[in-house]
Amino acid sequence: MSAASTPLLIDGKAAAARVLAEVGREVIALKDAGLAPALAVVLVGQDPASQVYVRNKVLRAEECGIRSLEHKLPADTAEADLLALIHTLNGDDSVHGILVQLPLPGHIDESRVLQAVSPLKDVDGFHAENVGGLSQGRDVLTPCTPAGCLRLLQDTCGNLTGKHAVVIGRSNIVGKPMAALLLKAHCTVTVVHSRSANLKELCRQADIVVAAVGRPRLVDAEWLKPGAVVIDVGINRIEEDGRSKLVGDVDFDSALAHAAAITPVPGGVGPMTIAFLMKNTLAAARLQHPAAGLPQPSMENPA
Ligand SMILES: Nc1nc(=O)c2c([nH]1)NC[C@@H]1CN(c3ccc(C(=O)N[C@@H](CCC(=O)O)C(=O)O)cc3)C=[N+]21
Repeated sequence: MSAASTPLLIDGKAAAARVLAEVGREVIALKDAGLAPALAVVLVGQDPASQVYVRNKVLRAEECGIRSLEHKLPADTAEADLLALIHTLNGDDSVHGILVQLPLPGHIDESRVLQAVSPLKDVDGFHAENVGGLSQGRDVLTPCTPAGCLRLLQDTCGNLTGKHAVVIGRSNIVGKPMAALLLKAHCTVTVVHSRSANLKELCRQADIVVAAVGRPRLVDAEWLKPGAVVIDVGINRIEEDGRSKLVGDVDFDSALAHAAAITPVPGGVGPMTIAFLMKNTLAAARLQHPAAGLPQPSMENPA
């Protein structure tokens, strides 16, 4: 069986451009109110992929009027020195968002570093206070990739209430916060992972599939109920036909046979992740200055 009509290609680049334009307008309003949002990006070491991501983050920030500061530290930076930088940024009133690019070198305790970031400046949403807040369904700074996936799903499906979503993968960065966001949107949520029995059968029951396991082209048409909406979070660099290629966790060409709508890789979730980082930076600036954008006290309207 195949999907009734041609599947919709979910254009992450176009969706990200809409989010960035939205953010850009709000940044202008905030600047008029005397607040210039700023994002600090901290990169430890010289991982080439991380360097590309960080450069893209800085470019997108410029595009929507957010000031960005790059802190590049050598790979052998001591954990204590990284923590000291984070404390300095926490105390710097001109910095509203702090992003520590992952992965960190092996000698640094990742969770200790993420816990050191002030929860109010935690634009990745990785601090335990924000993780806990999300799991309670509160409106807190939320991880960028799952937040971007949710927006793509809402734009594609409208109301998600009652839909069965299967999340493949249980990472702290994508799988777990994705499940929390889908629950908050009133989906029925199943989280499956590499050790699940009947992975394929469970997935075939889904109205919505979010693939975030890091296994190139794991999900094909056989995993999908006809009419399923597929969000591919995977970014896997593979060698094929003698050249290097970027592929997702979904076998795109095969999935087209059953999917009602699907994100490509690249050009799907990736650009939305960066757009939501900008949205979170704006939200963080507002959290730190709750009165910004409100009418200023005046002679006629004293504080
Ligand atoms: N603290 C932290 N926060 C992160 O959000 C974070 C991180 N560390 N470490 C690495 C991952 C990965 N990540 C991506 C963001 C955008 C694209 C993206 O825009 N990709 C383009 C293509 C990029 C290419 O061509 O290589 C696309 O999918 O169209 C990819 C990957 C954020 N991450």
